[in-house]
Amino acid sequence: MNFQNVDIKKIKEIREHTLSCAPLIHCITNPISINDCANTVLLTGAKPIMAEHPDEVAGITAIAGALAVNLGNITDARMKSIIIASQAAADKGIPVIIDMVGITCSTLRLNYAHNYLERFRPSIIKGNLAEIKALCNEAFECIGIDAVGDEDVTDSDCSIVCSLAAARHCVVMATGKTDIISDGINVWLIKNGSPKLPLITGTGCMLNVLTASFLPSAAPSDAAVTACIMLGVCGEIAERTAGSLLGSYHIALLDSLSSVTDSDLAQSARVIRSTAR
Ligand SMILES: Nc1ncnc2c1ncn2[C@@H]1O[C@H](COP(=O)(O)OP(=O)(O)O)[C@@H](O)[C@H]1O
Ligand SMILES: Cc1ncsc1CCOP(=O)(O)O
Ligand SMILES: [Mg+2]
Repeated sequence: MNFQNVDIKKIKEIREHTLSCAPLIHCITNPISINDCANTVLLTGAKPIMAEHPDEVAGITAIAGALAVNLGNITDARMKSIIIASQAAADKGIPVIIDMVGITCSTLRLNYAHNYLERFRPSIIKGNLAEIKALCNEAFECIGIDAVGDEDVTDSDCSIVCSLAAARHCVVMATGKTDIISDGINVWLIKNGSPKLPLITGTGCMLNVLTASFLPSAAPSDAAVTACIMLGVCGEIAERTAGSLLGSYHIALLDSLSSVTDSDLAQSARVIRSTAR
């Protein structure tokens, strides 16, 4: 398989711009992984705020550089605050990423996701491949919030992701062993990562806020590609440093995210890009 050279100059610029501008990233996310999410934003140089009271989110989103929302462990308060914050983001042209956690196993969340997309146009729709397929009314395999199966992605998977991106005029990220990203025209396959990443809860949520951290500094597709490469390469580095212990792997992942260099990313990125239409 031939991997393309990544545009490391672009990745370097996005990371440096994030570090120097320190944008505020408003995250409305589940409590399971909220601490890892706040730390993930911080280690890019951006500043996290995890506010979710419906009466305060409009004002907080309005001063943020990006909004990251997540349907995991959804509550009444977060269902309301995601709508209010997304309206504030739309009014001010602030980029939004939405992580469709659990729409595979909850009709409440699936209906909410459909209604949300009728009302708002996020910069990025994100989920694991099963969640993206559920959104597209396609057959999927999952156990609760986790996609199952270790097969490689198919052309049909790429078409589903690309069609959703084209239909919703946004970027779509479908994660798994291979991450698929599309803007409706181009498709990027990111083949970095480690089988240990899905064994730590919240790594998908971390990818959501990592991508959001780059949104004030980059086009949505560049933010998505940069974040997937970075989490994937850091997952590989952590596997090498932590051995087989998953608790150590969790910490090693944060360590590698805080120390990975542009040249590590350039050397290890495994990206295939194609144009679908
Ligand atoms: N089998 C795997 N091998 C390598 N990396 C993986 C694997 N499964 C998931 N990942 C990576 O783990 C991160 C979280 O993805 P995923 O587990 O699909 O999300 P979620 O937690 O939302 O279900 C992504 O960076 C993805 O590339
Ligand atoms: C276990 C769990 N339950 C509801 S949200 C959540 C965390 C999901 O995290 P991720 O999808 O990023 O692994
Ligand atoms: Mg997960």
